[in-house]
Amino acid sequence: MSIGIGLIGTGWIGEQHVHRLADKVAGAQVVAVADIDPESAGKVAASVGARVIDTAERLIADPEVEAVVVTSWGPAHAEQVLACIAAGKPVFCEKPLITEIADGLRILKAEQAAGRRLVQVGFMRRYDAGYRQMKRVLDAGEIGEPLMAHCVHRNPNVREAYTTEMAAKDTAVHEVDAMRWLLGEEFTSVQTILPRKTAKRFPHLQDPQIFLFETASGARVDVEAFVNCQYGYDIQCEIVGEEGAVRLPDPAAPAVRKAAKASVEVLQEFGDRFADAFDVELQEWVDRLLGGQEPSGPSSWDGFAATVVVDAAVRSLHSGEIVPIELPERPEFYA
Ligand SMILES: NC(=O)C1=CN([C@@H]2O[C@H](COP(=O)(O)OP(=O)(O)OC[C@H]3O[C@@H](n4cnc5c(N)ncnc54)[C@H](O)[C@@H]3O)[C@@H](O)[C@H]2O)C=CC1
Ligand SMILES: O=C1[C@@H](O)[C@H](O)[C@@H](O)[C@H](O)[C@H]1O
Repeated sequence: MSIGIGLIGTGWIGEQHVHRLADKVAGAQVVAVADIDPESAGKVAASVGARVIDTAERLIADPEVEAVVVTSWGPAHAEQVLACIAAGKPVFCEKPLITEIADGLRILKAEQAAGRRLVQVGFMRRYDAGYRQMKRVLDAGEIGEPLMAHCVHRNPNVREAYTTEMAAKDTAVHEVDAMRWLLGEEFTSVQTILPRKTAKRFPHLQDPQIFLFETASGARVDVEAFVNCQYGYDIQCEIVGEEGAVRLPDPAAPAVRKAAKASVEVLQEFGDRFADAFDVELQEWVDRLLGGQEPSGPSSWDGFAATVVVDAAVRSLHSGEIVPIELPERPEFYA
């Protein structure tokens, strides 16, 4: 048994997900792709024997498409997700679910009106083996009540189109979701701190940035986003509790001892660092759909909440002030 999948947005991650779905995920068949760039869509479709459909709207309506993967640009996500909900089709949407808070409210309303969960958001850290180990330690109460978390998110470099606001919206948004999930509570305030800028990249970019969050229970979470660190793709996380601390393991890699040095390779790409997590994420999504179940991964509420948090971080970036984070009450539907 397999499910027919249509994918919108055949860029960097879209192409990777197409191959993942075609070659690795059991029970998935990529039947169609769409992109505003027909050349890109044609190339990716040909590589897996899928059809090209000229618009996202027509792809969503296509009878062979039973479920949709959205990997287009962030600002296009909301309308595409809303169209999937209107068509009653499950949709896996890469982060961010939304770029405007008002769109998040529309998605929450539409999904609740549909009466079942149709949306999953691509926060893949929840599927990473190391993060899952941390979650088990925390849920078992092994380190007692969490008091602090220290997170590091470093990319070797970014494209010129990357803007200062993207440090929160595109990069630290992963830590925002991971911390909401690991700690099981919401953020209540944020302050964005701007250290000295690296001279190693574009003058337009304020890089690095530090986000200081407070949670509802008073725990503090600091996140360093440094997207031109030069040396590699490096994700670190430590949560400190009343009785101990738990740290995210580095990806397994052999330690080489040579010429009076011991060294371990640092990965260069998020596609490599989280390859297994992306596989597990899409496999679990497909398994749930094939089993006739609603998705169990990050929901519309999680996508909405993460955007509310990073939106506040961007306001703090501009004002320098501590900005309160005001989330509406979580609907029972997303309990
Ligand atoms: N979970 C993760 O770690 C990652 C998530 N992402 C997310 O995936 C999304 C795509 O990122 P990339 O692949 O890096 O971008 P990209 O720019 O390489 O690809 C985006 C593609 O979407 C197409 N597109 C844009 N608007 C469209 C529309 N209205 N209809 C159809 N196609 C449209 C573009 O032509 C392009 O081919 C972003 O939201 C990004 O934040 C990207 C990288 C990693
Ligand atoms: O989602 C991602 C990118 O969009 C973002 O630009 C990078 O900073 C992140 O490391 C990556 O995981």
